[in-house]
Amino acid sequence: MPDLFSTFSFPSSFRWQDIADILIVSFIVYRIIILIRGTRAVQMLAGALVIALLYFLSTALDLLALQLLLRSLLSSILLITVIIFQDDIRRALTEMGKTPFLKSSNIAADDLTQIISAVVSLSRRRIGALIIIERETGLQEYVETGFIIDSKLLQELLVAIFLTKSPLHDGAVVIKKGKIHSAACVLPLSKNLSIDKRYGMRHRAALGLSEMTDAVILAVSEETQEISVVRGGVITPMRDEEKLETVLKDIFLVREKKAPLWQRWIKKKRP
Ligand SMILES: Nc1ncnc2c1ncn2[C@@H]1O[C@H](COP(=O)(O)OP(=O)(O)OP(=O)(O)O)[C@@H](O)[C@H]1O
Repeated sequence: MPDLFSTFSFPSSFRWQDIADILIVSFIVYRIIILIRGTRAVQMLAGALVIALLYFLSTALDLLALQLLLRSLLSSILLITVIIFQDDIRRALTEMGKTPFLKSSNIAADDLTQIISAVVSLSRRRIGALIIIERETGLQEYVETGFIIDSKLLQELLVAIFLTKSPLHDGAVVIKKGKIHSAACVLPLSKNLSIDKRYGMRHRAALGLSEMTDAVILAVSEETQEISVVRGGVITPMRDEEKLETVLKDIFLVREKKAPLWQRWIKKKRP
């Protein structure tokens, strides 16, 4: 039986680079586990491990036909993985490319108020709507499917776009940098099979975009009047206007940081 571990040898002395190397690899493996946890990638990884194990066994036991079959399967596994997980890989790379320095406060409080008022008004009138608030991930490929508006963010205009008689009511509105950037945009539908059956195409489209980007999407149901905040592959129905306001402010407005204790103490001492 060939020595399977003969290729691995431990260095006689440990260098600081080895420690850094181990830490970096551990961090990458940890991030990959976090990213794939709870997804179908876990089952696929388990399947690939079983194939790899069988391959090692077939090599050890000299089972030539099985070895040949498994080798050809293992050599194309990278390609198969990329094809099956193209959406997940895209999401993971987007996630990695995000800079921790760019805060999500890319929308002013007044603009948020306009959006909330519009969404509440649309819901009261039983008008379906889909409003996307762009964040760090660019949405150009979806914007190109619609019409550029590039206008001031006003609740009246938002409501008017979604009126059934409006030529732009079908599809989604994109809010970008505090402006109504485009309308009638077509979004990718989610392939999630476990989505609640009561949701139709509008919500599937919102979910699809949220799975691929960091955008925050507001969906108003024409049927139930329910307002939902969709992001990160999750649809969260809003109980009432207050809840909607709290959730959106939490996402977009950076709360004022409390001053450190010593600063507050100095302030207090001052006359
Ligand atoms: N891929 C898509 N991209 C953007 N908007 C879409 C897409 N698919 C459907 N829509 C919008 O959703 C509307 C249809 O919604 P549908 O009734 O199927 O969804 P729903 O989730 O059940 O919403 P509602 O509760 O309002 O009925 C379309 O008129 C269109 O405006």
